[in-house]
Amino acid sequence: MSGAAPSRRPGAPRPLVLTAAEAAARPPRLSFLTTALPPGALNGTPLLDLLTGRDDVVSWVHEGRGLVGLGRALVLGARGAGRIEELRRAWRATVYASWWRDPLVRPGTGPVAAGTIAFSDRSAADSVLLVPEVIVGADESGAWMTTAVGAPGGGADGGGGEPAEHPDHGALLADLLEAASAAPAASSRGSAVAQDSLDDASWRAAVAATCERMRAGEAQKVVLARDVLVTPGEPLPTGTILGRLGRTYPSCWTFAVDGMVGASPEMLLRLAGRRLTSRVLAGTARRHPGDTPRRTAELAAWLEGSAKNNREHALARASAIEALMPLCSVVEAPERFLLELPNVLHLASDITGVVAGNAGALSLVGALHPTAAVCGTPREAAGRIIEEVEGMDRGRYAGPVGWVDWHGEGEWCIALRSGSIAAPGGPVRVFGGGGIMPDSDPDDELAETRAKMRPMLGALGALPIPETGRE
Ligand SMILES: C=C(O[C@H]1C=CC=C(C(=O)O)[C@@H]1O)C(=O)O
Repeated sequence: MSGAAPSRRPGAPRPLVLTAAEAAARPPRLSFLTTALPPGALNGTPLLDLLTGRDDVVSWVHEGRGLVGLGRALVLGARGAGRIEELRRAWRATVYASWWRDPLVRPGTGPVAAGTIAFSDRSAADSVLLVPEVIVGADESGAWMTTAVGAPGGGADGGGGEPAEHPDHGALLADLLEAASAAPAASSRGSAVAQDSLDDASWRAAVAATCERMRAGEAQKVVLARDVLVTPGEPLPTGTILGRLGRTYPSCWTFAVDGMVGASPEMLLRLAGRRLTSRVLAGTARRHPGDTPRRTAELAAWLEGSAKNNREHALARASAIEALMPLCSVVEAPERFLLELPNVLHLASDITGVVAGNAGALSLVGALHPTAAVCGTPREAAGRIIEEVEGMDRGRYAGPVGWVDWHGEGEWCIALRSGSIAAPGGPVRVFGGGGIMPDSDPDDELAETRAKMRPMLGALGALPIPETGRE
């Protein structure tokens, strides 16, 4: 599998690593145990702080709530055009073959897999669903822990059926809290930023060439992205990066799965029961550190009145509604609104629907991806131009990232404001992109990608002005 090599705890069992096709044919058997944590069990420790100083981590945290995970009990991988469907089948087969006890039955309790999906059908990066060994979750009703271990007679061979032995959840939580309080502060100094796939001049030229092709009628909108390589001055644990992202961008979804990390503001879909919600973002104004409320209000007025940004948003919104209409009995899309983040303002639309039939979150992700917020309109033409001019494999950037539970519900964002960590503590490939319209200005678009990279650059200590107040 590509992505971060796991740093295994001494004595930890080896994860089962299977292709999705292998797992669907001979499903692995896991044993999952969820227990409620007593009120106050986390001692006020924020979820993300449980990951400080650690590398093989999973995260899905929004406004302090969500899931954090450690280790890997199972890793499923797939590539190519069928990757999402293959992973869906493999997960369903795994759930059928597994045992679990979950007295809570709430979103995120019981068997859960976290996933990161490559943007393109042709990507060399693996799309992955992984089951952490330990998950700590929290919602408005309280906190819980889930552990996953191989079931007796398990592996891909099946057999057995009796519950497996799980670690004591109280002792495990005590260890996690102690390790979190003892984690040393990491330095932010000395990070170096280098160009990766294209230098600035080449990227501006790619934008200009794309505008020409759009003016000649090849597409209406194309989302182009670029990457930079950030080498931290000192090895920076993934969990520490996540803590910084979560503190600075709490309204975003702070995610980490298999070395793909970020703080995304764009919810591709949440499925709870038959109820679906999706947040579409397109159209951006750049904020600057120290902007006054008056300056922010001026920027907001500019963005809401910008013809280019409104056209860009309308195309992204229409592509999501069009993809959802055949899947839902009801789709509602109220007027767009303005979303304010520390680094940018966005035009945003919240779309809700009631899913007809029994499609689960992964099937819906497959139907929606890639939206015009990350690819363009029409989809095929935009995808072709991206491949021809961007000069890189996006890997899992701009792909779906999220989690799915035992009966197919879950939450999936688009992996934006993100970076890819190939080896723990090593360089991070940071991405940023923007919707290009026929009248786009290449300099403005380049500046917009810089603003969108700021969450990751800040968390990696690669901004001139540190964005986080505290480690
Ligand atoms: C492609 C990215 O942003 C998308 C999401 C929101 C606004 C966008 C825009 O205004 O261009 C992009 O469509 C990115 O953050 O890398």
